[in-house]
Amino acid sequence: MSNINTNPEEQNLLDSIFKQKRILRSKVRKTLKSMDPSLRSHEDIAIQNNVLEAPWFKSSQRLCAYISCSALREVDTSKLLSEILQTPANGGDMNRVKKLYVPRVEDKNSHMRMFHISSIDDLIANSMEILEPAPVDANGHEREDLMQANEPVDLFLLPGLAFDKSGRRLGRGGGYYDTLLTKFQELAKEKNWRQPLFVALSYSLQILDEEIIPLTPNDVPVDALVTASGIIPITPAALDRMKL
Ligand SMILES: Nc1nc2c(c(=O)[nH]1)N(C=O)[C@@H](CNc1ccc(C(=O)N[C@@H](CCC(=O)O)C(=O)O)cc1)CN2
Ligand SMILES: Nc1ncnc2c1ncn2[C@@H]1O[C@H](COP(=O)(O)OP(=O)(O)OP(=O)(O)O)[C@@H](O)[C@H]1O
Repeated sequence: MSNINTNPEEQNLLDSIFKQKRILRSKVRKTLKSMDPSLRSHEDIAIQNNVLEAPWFKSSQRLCAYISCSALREVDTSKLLSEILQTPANGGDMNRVKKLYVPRVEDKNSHMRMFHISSIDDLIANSMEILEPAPVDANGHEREDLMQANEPVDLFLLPGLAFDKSGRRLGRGGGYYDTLLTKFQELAKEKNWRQPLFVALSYSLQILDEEIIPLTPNDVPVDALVTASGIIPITPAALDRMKL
């Protein structure tokens, strides 16, 4: 792939880093496939509990999360999603209701949007068997798009193939998240909103030694990781807001 802003030497270097990313992705996919199922389900529960119990999660009012796909061996988010979407019983505290946005792939040019959903029934499987919201709801109303929202999102819960403790994140290669996170950071800056926290959910075997994950200019670092054994804050924003 070529880029009009890079000269041939830079492009060669970039090509080789993207190639290293592809090699690392297939390695991690293999390790994930051979992960012991009972360890997996133990970590799925522990990671989600660590999020649910965290004050920075409890206090978040608007958030983005991914709909986990078991075929992709992603950290399960089903318990998180059902907690977020549960409507409080009559007389419940409406302030505790969180607004949830979830991803939908728009095209192959790294273009993804986040739509507001209020129920798991708002989702339908796409061609990759990932559940996604239709842009229009059952009543024919357009769903709210994150980029059109009038209020800031506090938190993004991110998927990925591999991470490290310096905040590097290796995605699945579409560039979907890097593109969207960059755009949202720009929007937050324009609107004078506090920047959201980017928090990735990770099995222990997805955390690699520092410097192993190749970095390209499009990569957006994460603020913190949530693992089965706890929260790993990385950036000053995370240390401040996670108060650990
Ligand atoms: N649950 C979930 N939803 C998501 C993402 C994600 O990573 N997880 N995305 C984040 O971008 C976007 C979709 N991007 C995707 C990119 C690749 C594959 C995928 O199936 N990759 C295969 C390999 C395919 C190949 O190499 O040809 C794989 O990783 O096994 C799936 C989703 C938006 N929604
Ligand atoms: N050799 C290349 N030169 C320039 N751009 C490339 C090259 N190879 C891939 N890309 C672009 O980089 C993007 C993929 O970036 P990257 O590999 O960092 O994704 P990722 O971080 O794994 O994905 P995501 O952000 O969705 O989690 C895609 O938009 C792709 O078009």
